[in-house]
Amino acid sequence: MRCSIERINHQGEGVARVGGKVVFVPQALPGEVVEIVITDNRARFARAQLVQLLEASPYRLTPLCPHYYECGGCAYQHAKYEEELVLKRQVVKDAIQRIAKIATVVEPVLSMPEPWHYRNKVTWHMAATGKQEPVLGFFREASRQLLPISHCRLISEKMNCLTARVKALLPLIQPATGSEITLRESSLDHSTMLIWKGLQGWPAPEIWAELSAISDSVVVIEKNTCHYISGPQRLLDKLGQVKFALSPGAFFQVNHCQAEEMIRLILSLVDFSGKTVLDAFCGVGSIALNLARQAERVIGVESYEPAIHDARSNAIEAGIYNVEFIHGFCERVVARIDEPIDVIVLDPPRSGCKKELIQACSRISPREIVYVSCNPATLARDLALFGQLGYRPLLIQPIDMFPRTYHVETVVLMSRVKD
Ligand SMILES: C[S@@+](CC[C@H](N)C(=O)[O-])C[C@H]1O[C@@H](n2cnc3c(N)ncnc32)[C@H](O)[C@@H]1O
Repeated sequence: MRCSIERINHQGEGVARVGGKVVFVPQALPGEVVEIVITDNRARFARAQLVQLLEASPYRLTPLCPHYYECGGCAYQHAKYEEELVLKRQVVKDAIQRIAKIATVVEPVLSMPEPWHYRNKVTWHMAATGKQEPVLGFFREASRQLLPISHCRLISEKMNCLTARVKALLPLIQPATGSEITLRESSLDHSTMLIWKGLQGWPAPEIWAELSAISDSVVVIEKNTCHYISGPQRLLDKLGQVKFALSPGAFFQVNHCQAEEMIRLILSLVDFSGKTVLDAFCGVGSIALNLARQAERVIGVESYEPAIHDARSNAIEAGIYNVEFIHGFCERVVARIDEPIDVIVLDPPRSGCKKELIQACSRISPREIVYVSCNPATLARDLALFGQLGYRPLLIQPIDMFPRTYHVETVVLMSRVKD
């Protein structure tokens, strides 16, 4: 069946219309004419496989990664980077118009100078395969099926080398199916941390010796408990003007170069001097501590306890004393805040903010809200509610935090409509 690709969806898939039905075609670009076969036919939409490219987009590229068409990680390797940025801007704009019903300007996406090898963290899934050697890789597109991979163009060459060494140890390690090894690399001194989850029994001492020779520190996480095998218990990194010690499970932006851009952007959007700022979903304090140098006072809220401990010690190490870090769920903690707040920064996970949190923010009634989102759909949903409560977006700035994948970060500055 032949069709024309009209646009892109939020997962970077081409969207066509066949006999009135919407059809999603992975790896197809707007303007292309393609031959497809339907692979999944539902009542309201269908999914298809691209079998032949009849008219190619001028932005089409041959993917560099040999695993691209099977791996669930990247979504834009078949497009030139300039086109990826145009399409991501459109995805953000579509979500805000369709879900939030706000017709507004979305700024061009802040691009990365070199959109490869940017990730400072990678999680390899592992499986035991009976008589054959155990394997390590990523999950296939939209499945939990493991695709063996030994090199990824999104992580640094150092992490690719460490991965090769871990892979060589798999016959000795004999990992359980479902276990995973995460590698994290510091952008400050390039030290590394290896985190192993899902052990099957406690490994022999020689396995620890081998892993400790690969990574500067080795940690096992079992049932939410960290066992520190060797090396420092925290990875030391830097963002903006502040150094951060990171617990093995604590969130830290994966793209250091673009995270620096994001911090610079937030600092340029609002004049924080003399203001009290609430940083909801503060993690180890990466935004809060960078703002604290300008603001009068910053309150951070975070539910992951090790991250809040990191945030407190990061503040002390940096000599920053005008911050307070509160452990708890934002939905509950923010509802109890009874002091005046001038600016709220929200940086929630992909699920966005719960309704009660947005209502609590509106009750606090700050003049400005900075919303950092990694999911345009939940961002748009939340902007709609903020709109009903009297906030309107002044600037919507996407940042390409995850080049070659369909993910896009967006920073929105909102202001209160009435005083
Ligand atoms: C996207 S990260 C942002 C972290 C931080 N702002 C940064 O840039 O490093 C979201 C953070 O929110 C935390 N979190 C998730 N749900 C939460 C909730 N309901 N209340 C408080 N923190 C939450 C996570 O543990 C994570 O650290």
